[in-house]
Amino acid sequence: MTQTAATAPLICPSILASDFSRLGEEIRALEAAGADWIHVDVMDGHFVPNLTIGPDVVKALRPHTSLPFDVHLMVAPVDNWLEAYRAAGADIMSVHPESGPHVHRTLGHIRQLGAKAGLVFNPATPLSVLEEAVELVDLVLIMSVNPGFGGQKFIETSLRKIERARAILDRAGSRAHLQVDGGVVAANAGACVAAGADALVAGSFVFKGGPDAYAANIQALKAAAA
Ligand SMILES: O=C(CO)[C@@H](O)[C@H](O)COP(=O)(O)O
Ligand SMILES: [Co+2]
Repeated sequence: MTQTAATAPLICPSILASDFSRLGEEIRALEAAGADWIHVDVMDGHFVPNLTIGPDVVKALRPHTSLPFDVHLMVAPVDNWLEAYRAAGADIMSVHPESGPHVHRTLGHIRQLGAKAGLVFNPATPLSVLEEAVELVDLVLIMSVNPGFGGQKFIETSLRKIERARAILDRAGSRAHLQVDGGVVAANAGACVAAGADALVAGSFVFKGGPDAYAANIQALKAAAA
């Protein structure tokens, strides 16, 4: 098993699981609880069967934290939205290869806008695209559920895919982050990190129990992965 990632993973709570009527407060609570990045799931009702957060909401949330906004764009076509999310305060913008015909150009565009560029792999999307674009990515996101909803069960075969992505990054000498998203809980966080991940997205797990439990939940993920 490859194990070159840092042992203390970045914890990236997905605000999809937050109380949308109190989003600003929720983000402040996550920062106080020790979150590293804020994961923002943008769903367009077309690429995935759900509709969530537009750039105006990201802009409204930006003053509530200094943590990086890690924006997961489940949008197709995505190109025309990049400038708006960047202007709204996105620090990382991650796109799926299926989000447009020219993902190489899209990744370059994200970097031109001054953001970090992420490439996202659905459970059935092969990693061959990463081999062709590895020099353009600052983050690789392995989906461990099919995107569109929070609260789904972790697909166990994702662990082998994390290992294979780690091997591609290491072989290329890439320092890109390797992130996992979907069904991440304390019981599988250690396996994700052992497989090579250095950033964990977690929605349901972080938000369960309400704001008083966020710090313990984040700490449980870190401890499980240590
Ligand atoms: O991108 C997605 C879903 O499409 C994720 O970021 C989920 O929102 C994570 O939620 P949990 O599976 O941790 O509840
Ligand atoms: Co996500």
